[in-house]
Amino acid sequence: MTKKEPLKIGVTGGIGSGKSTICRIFEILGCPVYNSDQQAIHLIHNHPEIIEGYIKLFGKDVYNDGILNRKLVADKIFNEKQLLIEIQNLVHPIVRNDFNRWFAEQTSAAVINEAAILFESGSYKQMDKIISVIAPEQLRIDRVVKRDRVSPKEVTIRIKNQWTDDQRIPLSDYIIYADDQQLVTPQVIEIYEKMIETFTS
Ligand SMILES: CC(C)(COP(=O)(O)OP(=O)(O)OC[C@H]1O[C@@H](n2cnc3c(N)ncnc32)[C@H](O)[C@@H]1O)[C@@H](O)C(=O)NCCC(=O)NCCS
Ligand SMILES: Nc1ncnc2c1ncn2[C@@H]1O[C@H](COP(=O)(O)OP(=O)(O)OP(=O)(O)O)[C@@H](O)[C@H]1O
Repeated sequence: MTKKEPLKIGVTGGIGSGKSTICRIFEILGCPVYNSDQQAIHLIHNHPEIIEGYIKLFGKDVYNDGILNRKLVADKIFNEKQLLIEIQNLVHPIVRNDFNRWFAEQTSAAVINEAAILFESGSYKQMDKIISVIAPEQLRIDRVVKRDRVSPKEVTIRIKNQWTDDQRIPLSDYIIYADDQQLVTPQVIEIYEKMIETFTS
């Protein structure tokens, strides 16, 4: 009998919603996590095709000793839609292939693809189940300002380039509320048990 492929769970939500925090709980439950945003940054520093594309679009000074000037890129792409589209067309297919390579090596019952822009990139179509993480916008801005020492304006401009919760909710199988009212751990455990139960039965 051939073994079932792991269940692919997408975890998405706007910037600062609490995705990575929730994914750490999934990891404790034995569910490996592919962090798309982190892997994208790794690939932007190491993948020859992406490096060539970033230099072509932003000039050779976009890398200093091989380190990306993230602020320069963010200031440009989040203020110029066409440039953002070009960057995404370059980066997203490479990240998707990288996820597929990683997925082929997994042997657990379920795996997570954590991605802020899972819907926007179209990668949600590859997932078996999708969880959206929701928190009020002002709380998300406050969290990111504190975490990354950036201005509220820098966070808001990214939010403007992402889907809203109203767009995400109808396409999601589960919602986790990561506001300051509800505990996330019981929500994660309940959803995980439900998903694994239906998957293995
Ligand atoms: C602009 C860059 C240099 C900013 O780097 P920085 O270290 O500040 O942010 P990081 O990459 O860690 O992302 C932090 C958050 O920004 C938001 N964000 C990043 N890329 C995007 C995007 N294309 N659209 C909307 N929001 C985005 C997400 O909420 C993400 O969680 C970098 O994010 C980038 O090159 N992005 C374009 C490639 C991409 O789309 N990556 C993300 C998914 S694969
Ligand atoms: N439920 C919560 N209660 C209180 N603080 C939280 C909660 N969830 C996350 N945080 C804090 O908010 C900040 C953002 O959380 P996290 O990094 O998990 O968000 P994210 O959605 O992964 O963000 P990004 O899209 O920027 O990668 C972190 O400093 C984290 O410690």
